[in-house]
Amino acid sequence: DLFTAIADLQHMLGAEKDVTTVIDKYIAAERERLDDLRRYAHEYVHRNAHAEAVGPEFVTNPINAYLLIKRLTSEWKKVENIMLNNKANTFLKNITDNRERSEVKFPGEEDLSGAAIALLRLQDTYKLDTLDLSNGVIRGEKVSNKLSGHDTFEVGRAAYNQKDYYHCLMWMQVALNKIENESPPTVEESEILEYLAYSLYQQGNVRRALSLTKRLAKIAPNHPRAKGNVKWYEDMLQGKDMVGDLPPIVNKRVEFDGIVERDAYEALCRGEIPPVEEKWRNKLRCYLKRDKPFLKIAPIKVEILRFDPLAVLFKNVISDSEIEVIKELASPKLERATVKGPDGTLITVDYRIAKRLVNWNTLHIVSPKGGFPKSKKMKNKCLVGFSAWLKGDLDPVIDRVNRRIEDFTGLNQATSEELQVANYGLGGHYDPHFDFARIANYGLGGHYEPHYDMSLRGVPEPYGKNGNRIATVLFYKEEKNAFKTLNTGNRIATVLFYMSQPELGGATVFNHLGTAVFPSKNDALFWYNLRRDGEGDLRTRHAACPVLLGVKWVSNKWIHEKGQEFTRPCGLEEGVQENFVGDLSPYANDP
Ligand SMILES: O=C(O)CCC(=O)C(=O)O
Ligand SMILES: [Fe+2]
Repeated sequence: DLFTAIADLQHMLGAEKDVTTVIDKYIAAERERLDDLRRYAHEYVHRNAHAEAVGPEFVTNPINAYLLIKRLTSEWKKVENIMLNNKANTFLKNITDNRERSEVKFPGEEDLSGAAIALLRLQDTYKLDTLDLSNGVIRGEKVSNKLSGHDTFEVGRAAYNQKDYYHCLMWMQVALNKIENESPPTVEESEILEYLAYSLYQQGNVRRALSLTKRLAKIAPNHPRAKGNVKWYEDMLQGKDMVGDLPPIVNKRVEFDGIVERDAYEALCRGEIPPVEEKWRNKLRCYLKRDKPFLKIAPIKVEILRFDPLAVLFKNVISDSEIEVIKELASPKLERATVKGPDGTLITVDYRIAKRLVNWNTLHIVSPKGGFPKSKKMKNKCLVGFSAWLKGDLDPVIDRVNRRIEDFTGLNQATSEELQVANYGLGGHYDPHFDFARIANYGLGGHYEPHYDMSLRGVPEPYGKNGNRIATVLFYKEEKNAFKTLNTGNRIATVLFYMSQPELGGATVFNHLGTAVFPSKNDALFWYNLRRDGEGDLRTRHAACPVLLGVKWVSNKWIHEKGQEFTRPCGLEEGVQENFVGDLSPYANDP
């Protein structure tokens, strides 16, 4: 299972506190036992001294003889028992039983490597320096304790286990620096050297790998692999390039790790791309939405974030107390997030961060009867977070929020999906995807390689000088099957309530549009997923950036096509776009 829902981490903190109490109790019990033992030892010394003082005739006294023998037999048994009666097992069992009773999920090796991989993801996305990060410094601010040499080494090892030599190299170098200032070192230098050498070799620097392995063989002459590795690297070099300075370390990040949009996506997450395109800058604005009788009294503030396709932020549409209720209702239900499969059933995405390769389109793959295809690609996760679905009748607050959505979007809620609540913890994110249903009937193992549908603002143009692609038609014919059994049509629009404001990171980004929205609590982001002619708007591909610091809570509502025939009438022309939410005429004036 995935490491760390934030809620689990909080339980773990509680459990860690319990552990200290148990350890204290154990120490007290042990102290008592050892005191007992010491008492016996003193008695022995005392009696022995007395016997020695009496001299050799001591044992000629039958009573003394009897007592001596007794001390070395039945009394010795007692000593033996005290020595063997270490209470560790009882205490350990106690801890295990408590854990089981409290149902606190305890992390295992996999959780540790998962947490380490989350650090690496954050490091990449937010361009964090390894030494800074390992010293608990994020963007120049000290946010946590330092990692020790061993802590740092373990992060490198997690990378190594994923064949991620780029990160392994970076973290092992820092681990090596760290242990220089540790006495005693928290991890052996020889352990680090072996990983470091191998990563250097993988990153194309055989000579440095050899040099480090020679150092390893020198400081650990009995190392089981050092000598063999020296020979291995030497054979590889065949005596070539053996003179002169060692080549510099060039540690290049893997060019293609399954994420074509990576650079643009990450730049957006970092907020490096201006939030508004030049051409819209003067046209964007806020307005008060008053297009229903009661909205005349309490209008809703709308901030237009971009046009064509339109994205807006409805301000202050969910209150703090409603947020608290929703979080509370969702918390016990939060589990590995599910995604809606094309037939409307829920599919659990496999979260295991076993690979850094991510199949960006996992969401859109048809799961044949009998479950999700087991090809490697499909096993990669695309959503790291926890989610729960809340029915409208669960609580008056849910019902109220659902009705409010109808008020501010103007869209019929009869065919909407239930409110979904998501909680993103450490490094939690949602890789680029479309909310509308897309690809149908790829069959077993069918997949859709990551690709650009179009190029992005602010990143190199992948299609040269022939202009951008206007649309992708391929893969597009049978997609309407996707929510077929629901009989409500495709997901016409998305409402995303921001229920918290992570301290850093966690933006919602539209990768193809170059639009990034940083969560603002109490507001709701809204966009149409479908064009007015009913086709999926490929420009709406979006993602949730990893949370760098803090927790991100959102809840989203997917609104369907059926029932919107009058609330969002279709436009026959492909390019028809509204200027504001609820713009009924394709050529309407301002609200
Ligand atoms: O959490 C976010 O910012 C985006 C979530 C999202 O895209 C989704 O739930 O479909
Ligand atoms: Fe989405």
